[in-house]
Amino acid sequence: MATATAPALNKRIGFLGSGQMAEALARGLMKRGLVSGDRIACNDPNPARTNLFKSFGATPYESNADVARNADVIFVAVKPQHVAQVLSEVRPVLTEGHTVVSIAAGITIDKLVEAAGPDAHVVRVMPNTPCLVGETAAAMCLGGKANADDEKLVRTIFEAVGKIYTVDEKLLAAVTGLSGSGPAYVFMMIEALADGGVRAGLPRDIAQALAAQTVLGSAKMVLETGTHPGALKDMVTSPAGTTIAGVHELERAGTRAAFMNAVVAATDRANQLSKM
Ligand SMILES: NC(=O)C1=CN([C@@H]2O[C@H](COP(=O)(O)OP(=O)(O)OC[C@H]3O[C@@H](n4cnc5c(N)ncnc54)[C@H](O)[C@@H]3O)[C@@H](O)[C@H]2O)C=CC1
Ligand SMILES: O=C(O)[C@@H]1CCC=N1
Repeated sequence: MATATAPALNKRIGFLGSGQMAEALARGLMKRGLVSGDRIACNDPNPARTNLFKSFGATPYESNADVARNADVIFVAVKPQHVAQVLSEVRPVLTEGHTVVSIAAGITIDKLVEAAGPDAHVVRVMPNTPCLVGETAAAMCLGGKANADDEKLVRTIFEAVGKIYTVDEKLLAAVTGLSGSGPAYVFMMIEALADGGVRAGLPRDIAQALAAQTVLGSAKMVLETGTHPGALKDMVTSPAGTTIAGVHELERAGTRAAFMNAVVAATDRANQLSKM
């Protein structure tokens, strides 16, 4: 788990794009004490988004280039199809002191360097929205002129809001399919479990709280005991008991294959985005 508070980072953070993922990251970093709002610069053509960033103390700028002028770490947090454009806007003002961190799904290091220039220190990260609550699962790879200092900096940022692993770039599509998109699968699971509880007679608020806490507790058991999830499942499953009746229904519905297929489909989509 990320530490409750992190030592303040002596860097200014910029966001090119102030959407959902930028917000989750900015708020998560502020909550952990890594940066204060007055060290965050942002740009977005949507005034609702810049006003929201302003409301928590960030400074909106008129252009992406102005964000770069007022930041050391620049998060590229626009949709994949806008990445080349925003990087071309900041390219003229990039210096050796900038670390450019793209979180865009499917946009390769080659494309990032092509757009940002051969001297850019480029890091590609695939995070997920739980960075808002200090529990992101992220992976990164380095490109361009990015060096060990850039890696350390990006690691410091993401370790303040969860966990980050360094992987070969060829694995980032699978990371996207599993943990990048994964919160959506888990939210669907929580919603469905809560619906089941309501169907069985529980009040909605209690059903949702029980469902979410069950996912949290089970995830913690996997992480803290290191025991195989199958063995942990067996510990819950009494002969002729209640759990095996539920497990049998999940197997009948092909739940495991559905989760595997979801990860593979999202991975395939990430690979497709790389080729566009
Ligand atoms: N939402 C998620 O869970 C995750 C998203 N990502 C990646 O993060 C990136 C952003 O995704 P979201 O935050 O979900 O999208 P979003 O649509 O919420 O945010 C993108 C923002 O970029 C702004 N924008 C569009 N053109 C711009 C420009 N020229 N300059 C500055 N801002 C511009 C849009 O107005 C919007 O507010 C995507 O590339 C996505 O692949 C990565 C991991 C998880
Ligand atoms: O759905 C998407 O394309 C983005 C990337 C990973 C999570 N959300």
